[in-house]
Amino acid sequence: MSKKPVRVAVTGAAGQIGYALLFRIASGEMLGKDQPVILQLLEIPDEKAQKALTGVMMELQDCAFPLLVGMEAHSDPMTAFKDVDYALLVGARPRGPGMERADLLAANAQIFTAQGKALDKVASRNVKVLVVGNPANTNAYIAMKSAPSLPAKNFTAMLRLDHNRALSQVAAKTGKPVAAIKKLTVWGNHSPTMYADYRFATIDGQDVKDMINDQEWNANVFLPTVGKRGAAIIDARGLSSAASAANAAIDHMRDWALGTNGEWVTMGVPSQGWYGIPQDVIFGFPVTCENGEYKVIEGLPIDAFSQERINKTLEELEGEKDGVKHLL
Ligand SMILES: NC(=O)c1ccc[n+]([C@@H]2O[C@H](COP(=O)([O-])OP(=O)(O)OC[C@H]3O[C@@H](n4cnc5c(N)ncnc54)[C@H](O)[C@@H]3O)[C@@H](O)[C@H]2O)c1
Ligand SMILES: O=C(O)C[C@H](O)C(=O)O
Repeated sequence: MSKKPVRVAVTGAAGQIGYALLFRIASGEMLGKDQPVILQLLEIPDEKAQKALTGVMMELQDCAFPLLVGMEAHSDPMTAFKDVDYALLVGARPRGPGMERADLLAANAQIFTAQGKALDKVASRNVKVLVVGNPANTNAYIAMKSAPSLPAKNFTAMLRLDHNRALSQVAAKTGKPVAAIKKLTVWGNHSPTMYADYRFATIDGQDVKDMINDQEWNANVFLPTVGKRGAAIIDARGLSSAASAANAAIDHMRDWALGTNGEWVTMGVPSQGWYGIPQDVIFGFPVTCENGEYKVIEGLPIDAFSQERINKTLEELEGEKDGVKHLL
């Protein structure tokens, strides 16, 4: 018997990440090749954006995806999020010319307050929310705080792109395939302050730290490369990462929904005090997923170098949180 369709909301659906994401959701790459989906797509109430969304929907239709059993265009989160089981919050206000960081935080705070409130009112009580739009951790925090009747644990931010970037750098350094690398993680904020950590990673049972054995490379090559990768892509492409960001969003949601078979992945999730990170700060942690739930790996030793990096990314997140507290 075929499964009951699930409702998937995607915001910023006519944007460049949306274009790299929707076709993969509709083909079953996110929730499984046996899971029918209904796409509920949100764009701003602007003629050009809505027209572009219509074009994307025409293309989705032209793919004749067997799993795509419904599709709707929306300009209001209150209708877009009705009964949704999954919400991918991609649309956000980009930094414009002359815009200060505080202005960017405030503009996005408005968007994510409204979207959090709408999720609170109309989404499924089990909705799984992934925030991709930057600043992703703080936007997820705002949406979570604006949705008090939903479980806080259902709000997550995307650190998976940083995780995947770190995997590829370690693979290149060791000459081993990415699939062989286990137990890597990225702590903190989706920003250049994130701390990609291979201290626990193994390849075919061997410690990656011993294989690399180069703290100078870790501190001065690996961490800056992963941390500044988003800016390097903007510089090279003239646009921010889109296909790799969409791919990371698919990975994040697929693993959350379908499980990781004991493998570690990184998710930005509201802290419950793990590793001294204050309650509710949305922070990248190592997790495993099973039965639709993530579980943070606890009890890992944190050395002085790692603690310093974790403190730095936490400090940045606390600063972002302070910058929006008057708006919540
Ligand atoms: N977390 C990550 O790893 C990561 C990686 C890459 C990009 N990003 C972020 O993802 C976001 C989207 O990137 P993009 O390249 O698709 O941008 P884009 O500008 O191509 O598309 C964004 C779309 O969102 C729409 N939008 C804006 N406000 C909206 C709202 N309130 N409701 C619904 N739609 C809205 C815009 O109309 C636009 O079509 C950006 O904030 C970007 O910085 C995050
Ligand atoms: O959009 C950006 O600023 C960069 C993006 O978050 C990325 O990591 O590629």
